[in-house]
Amino acid sequence: MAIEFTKYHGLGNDFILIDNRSSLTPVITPEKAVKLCDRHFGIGADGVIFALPGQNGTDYTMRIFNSDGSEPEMCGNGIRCLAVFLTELEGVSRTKDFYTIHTLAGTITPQLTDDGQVKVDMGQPRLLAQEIPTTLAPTDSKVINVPLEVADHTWNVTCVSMGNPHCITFVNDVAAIPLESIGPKFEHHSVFPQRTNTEFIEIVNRNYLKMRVWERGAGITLACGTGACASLVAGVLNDKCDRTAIIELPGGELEIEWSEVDNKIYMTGPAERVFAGKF
Ligand SMILES: N[C@@H](CCC[C@H](N)C(=O)O)C(=O)O
Repeated sequence: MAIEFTKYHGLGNDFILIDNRSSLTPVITPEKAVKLCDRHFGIGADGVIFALPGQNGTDYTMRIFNSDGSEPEMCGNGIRCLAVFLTELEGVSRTKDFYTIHTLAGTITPQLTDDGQVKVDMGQPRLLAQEIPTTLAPTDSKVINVPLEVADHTWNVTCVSMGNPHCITFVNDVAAIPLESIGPKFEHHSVFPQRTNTEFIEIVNRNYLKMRVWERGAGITLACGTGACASLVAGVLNDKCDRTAIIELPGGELEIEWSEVDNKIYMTGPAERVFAGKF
């Protein structure tokens, strides 16, 4: 039976979206997702996202398989794409401009803005070593500016969970980082039992940061929404940036705010439909 899909991207972080609203079980396996994500022999994408029925009173559930077939807890660019995909699926029956989405990282709420972007309530960052998870510090301690040996170099890292793990390090020149060779060494480092996403951040000023990312399960991508949120938190914890900043990624810019009022992270950025098809 043919399965319909729609391709979306958020700042070049691209996804195959599948309407899975009739069942809580994804209609394809992780192995099939790996094949579909292949950029030479498949559709090509950083991941496959499923729009499933809501759980625990939410409107919908999001599940995602990375391009290596692993299942992350959350995806920031992906949930913006999912929000726009849901408006496409609902069509004229749509009654509101926000959705509550059940994810493995808790309930996340994307809202469509008047200028065509999506603002997402990403929830609160988790900072304890056991929440990342990492063995870089005692389980109930924060991991802020801690030395980590990778590729014969000591990197001072800060770890933040946005539901999924992030290891952030500040560098002078983000363009000079050999991502392809060192990214996998961070991802598979023994101090990260569930592997990690890794963000390299250059501070331009307190409200403008440049970021490059090596994603767990996907490698180099043009943007990472949860990574941008985690990086802003790391910047604040290290007193390198304010609580609101633009994060410049290879695929474009995200606006990130860490609210002092509710301790939540708000991410605003685009989500664009590319094409639709069947396989
Ligand atoms: N690109 C995503 C993150 C996708 C999940 C990540 N690769 C992981 O395994 O945690 C984003 O925009 O947040």
